[in-house]
Order: sequence, then structure tokens, then C-alpha cells
Amino acid sequence: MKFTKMHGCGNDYIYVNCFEESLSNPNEVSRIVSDRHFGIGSDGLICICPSKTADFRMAMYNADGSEGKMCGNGIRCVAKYVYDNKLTDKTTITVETLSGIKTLNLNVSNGSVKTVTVDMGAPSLTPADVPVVIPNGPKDSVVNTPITVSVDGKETEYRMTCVSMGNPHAIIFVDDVHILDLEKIGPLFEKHPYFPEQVNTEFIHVIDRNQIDMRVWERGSGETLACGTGACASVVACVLNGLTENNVTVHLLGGDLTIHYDQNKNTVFMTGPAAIICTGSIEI
Ligand SMILES: N[C@@H](CCC[C@H](N)C(=O)O)C(=O)O
Repeated sequence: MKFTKMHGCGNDYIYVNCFEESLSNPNEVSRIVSDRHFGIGSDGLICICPSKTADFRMAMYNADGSEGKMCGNGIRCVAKYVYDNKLTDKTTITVETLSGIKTLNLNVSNGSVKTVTVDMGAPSLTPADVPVVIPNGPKDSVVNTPITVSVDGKETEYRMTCVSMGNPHAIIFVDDVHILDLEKIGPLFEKHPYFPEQVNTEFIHVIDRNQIDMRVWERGSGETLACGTGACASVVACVLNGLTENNVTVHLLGGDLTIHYDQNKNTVFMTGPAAIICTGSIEI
């Protein structure tokens, strides 16, 4: 199987051109290639496929083989892949995902894509959309709502805001993201009974009204260096909680994303880089 390893702010995936390759079991392929010791090493697998309704279709799989509905960092890399490999010469493209068709604007310099702006679509706060199910919990939205996890046998209460960006996110505000033991607390949120489909959890420190620090524990992949849908969901949560303006730079472990939550259009725009790490082939 030929592959290209790419990253957006350090969120790395193995990209396969499914115009040329056909994968009978992409879930299993994702598990194999993602392994950082026995595979290529990545946060998952992304297949670039033909689409009947858009210019291209993206299918994404987490490192544990589960399929995700959307990937913000991945979709920017798909744009770079299709443009740089001359599958298109358009600088505005549409990509079909399991959470709808997204429109992407490609910023090209010297013949290759450097950054991409993605219209990520409307965030949803409706608990059934996330999904989040809290017994006797709020009906319309989950904003600044208590959640208790057991850390080293001690019941610890956090406050969360839940946002769907086509995939589920729980946003937790903390004083300092860098001192968190994510390996320990991340799974406690991911597999919390409130989330029937599990959840991506963003830990956010608000620096000022236009900047936040973020670390993320991703459903199916663990801690990653960045999460595009998570950055969008976090800015929506910041605005809902009155903590930031609508234009925010999100500082992630792997780089920065620029997020604009356009409340008039009810959509979120994400701008960030896309980069190639290497190409190769692997026996599957
Ligand atoms: N890294 C991604 C999100 C990938 C999917 C997620 N783990 C899920 O299962 O929903 C991003 O950049 O958005």
C-alpha cells in the first residue's frame, strides 16, 4: 500500500489515495499503520476517495481503528494532498465527510498548499447531537455543567461544556493545561457513562480574549498534538461562557490554529497549516 504521512499542527495521519488503492478493512489498516513501534506511527488513517456529491471524499479512522465523522487537521491535509498531487487545480474545493460536505479555501504559494481555511459548519449544542446523556441534566445545552471523575480513587468535579462539530467534544476549563496528567484523566472523560459514543476532551486555559491554550485527549487516539474540530468546539465553548471574542488563536502542543466563530452565519472557520512528512509503501 502506497502512503503519504502528513500532519496538521503535529496531528499526524497516514493518507492513502483511494483513487489508486483499495482497502478492504480500513479499520484494521489504521490500527496496524498507527502503531508507533510496530507500524509507521500516526494518530490514524485517512482515505482520500472519489465522491458523487463533492470534489473528494475523506474517510478517517482513529489509531484504535474506530471511524470518526470529521477531522479538522486531516481535511486540511487532504486539500494539500489533492492540490500538490495535481488531482485538482482548484483553490476552492468541497470534501464530503460523515458530518457533511465542507468547503475549503487553499492558500497556495510556489505551487503548493501552505495553509487552508475550512468552513467547518454549524456547531450544535443539542445534547442528543453530541451525544451527551446526563440523568436529570439540562435539556437544551450542556454549558458549565458538573461532571465527576474518579482520579486515584478520589471523586473530582470538573465543569464541562459540550459541543458537536459533527463529532463529540467536552470542553473543560483549567488554570494550566501543561501540568495535567492527561494519560490518567483523559480516559476518564473519554469513557465516562455520560457519553454513549465516547468523547474527545479539550482542556483549555484562557490566556486573554483572543488566545487560549489547549491540550486534547482524542477519542480513539489518546493525547494528540492538535485537534481541529476540538479547537473549533473550544472557541464556541469560550464564547458561550463569555470568556473570549469570536476570533481566537488556539495554541496547541503542535502549533497554532486560527478560529473564527461566525455567529451571524452560524458556522466556524478554521485556518491552519498542512505539511507532508514522507511518502512510502508498506505490506498490509
Ligand atoms: N484530530 C481530529 C479529530 C479526529 C476524530 C476524533 N478522534 C473522533 O473520534 O471524533 C481533528 O483534527 O479534528
